[in-house]
Amino acid sequence: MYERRERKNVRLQTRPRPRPSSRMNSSPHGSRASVDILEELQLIAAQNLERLDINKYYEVIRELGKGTYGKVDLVVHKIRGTKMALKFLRKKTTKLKSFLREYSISLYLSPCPFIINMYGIAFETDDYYVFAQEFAPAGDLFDIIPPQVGLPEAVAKRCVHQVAIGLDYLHCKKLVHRDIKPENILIFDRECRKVKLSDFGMTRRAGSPVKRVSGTIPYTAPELCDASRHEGFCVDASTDVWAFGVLLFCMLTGNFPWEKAMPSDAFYEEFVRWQRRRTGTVPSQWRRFTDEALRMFRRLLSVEQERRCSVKEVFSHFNHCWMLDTQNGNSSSGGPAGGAPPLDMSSSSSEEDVLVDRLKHQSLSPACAAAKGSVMMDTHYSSASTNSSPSSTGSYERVNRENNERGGRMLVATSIEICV
Ligand SMILES: Nc1ncnc2c1ncn2[C@@H]1O[C@H](COP(=O)(O)OP(=O)(O)OP(=O)(O)O)[C@@H](O)[C@H]1O
Repeated sequence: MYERRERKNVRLQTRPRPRPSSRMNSSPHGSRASVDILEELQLIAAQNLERLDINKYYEVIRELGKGTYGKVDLVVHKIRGTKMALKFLRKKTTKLKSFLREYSISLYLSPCPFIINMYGIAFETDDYYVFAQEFAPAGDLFDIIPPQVGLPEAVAKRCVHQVAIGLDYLHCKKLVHRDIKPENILIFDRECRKVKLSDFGMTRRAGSPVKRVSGTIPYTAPELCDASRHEGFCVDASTDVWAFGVLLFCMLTGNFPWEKAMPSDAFYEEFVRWQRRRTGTVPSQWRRFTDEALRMFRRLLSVEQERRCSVKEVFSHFNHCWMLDTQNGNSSSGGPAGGAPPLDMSSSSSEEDVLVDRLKHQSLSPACAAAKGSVMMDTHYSSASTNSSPSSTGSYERVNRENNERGGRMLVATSIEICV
């Protein structure tokens, strides 16, 4: 069961915002500030949101995922025959503003080939707010990580490379994902040749004040786990970098490095002692990595938030081996992803203008999308594909803040399991 308790518990504090106008100014650097375009996209979506009967336009094939706040269904558009993933957010638990924010951010980020693409479709039913996304046929990354084994290094690198580009794109737009985990990385094939970042329900602008979240998951950065902090936080990209570092560990080992990044967690404490160079002994569960990989983890998982590197830094590590053992094809340096330079994914202000203009002139209704014959937003760049291979998870389990608090069945890396 998925649950995003944070949606319930965290509210952005209100502060004066510029009113969206029909023509927004460009920033001094030639690109419109995300604050402007996001407000504008939300406004347009709100004005165009129609109430409709889902069965009129869609045939539901099966459920793809479920959460406390709603579900994701695979559907076929009855007129066009197009397969789509419809994300349903229950009205009882989701404010219209939250829905519009998630929809607008998803749309705004969708030009990046490593972020899930959107159809220009959003509507409401009696019980749900709904928007349409492209369907990822292989599901999410969680399902292909073999428990206590991890993915072959080449596959993991291929995946990491794409996720890093997507995440960097988001950070360049001054947004922070805030829910990086395997369940939010959608895959199009089990070899991870095409991988996309998804679920922008928790995404906020960098610098936004948010209240402390109750509950932690293994991906939660230490500064967010600190229960003694009641004052709230400023949203910062460094928390995504931490989660990204934990994600890398999970992908390569099939285990969590710890249950929570708190002093009470022995695995975490052991890591911190090594990280802060209080001991030269590498913690047992980290001994399977090469020195180069450990250097990368030290930077991504810097306990001090301000010393954490940017997600881009991972690109400089692709040319090196990450795993000491050569089982599972782990000797590869990562195939096509290895050493590839980051792509420049920043979109220009004219591309953003096109996005806004198109939305203004397009109904969000599925009927309209069908009539126009439009499938994706045309502004989407062609999806670049990268390469390679994996399979399913277990010693490590899907987590959300609630089941982690309950103790759950989640396992963390133990020295017995992993010691080499
Ligand atoms: N476009 C898609 N194609 C295929 N599967 C999808 C798609 N979108 C979502 N899913 C599946 O549904 C699950 C839940 O989707 P999503 O993360 O968007 O919902 P959520 O309620 O916000 O979840 P969470 O609370 O875990 O963040 C995903 O983990 C994935 O398995």
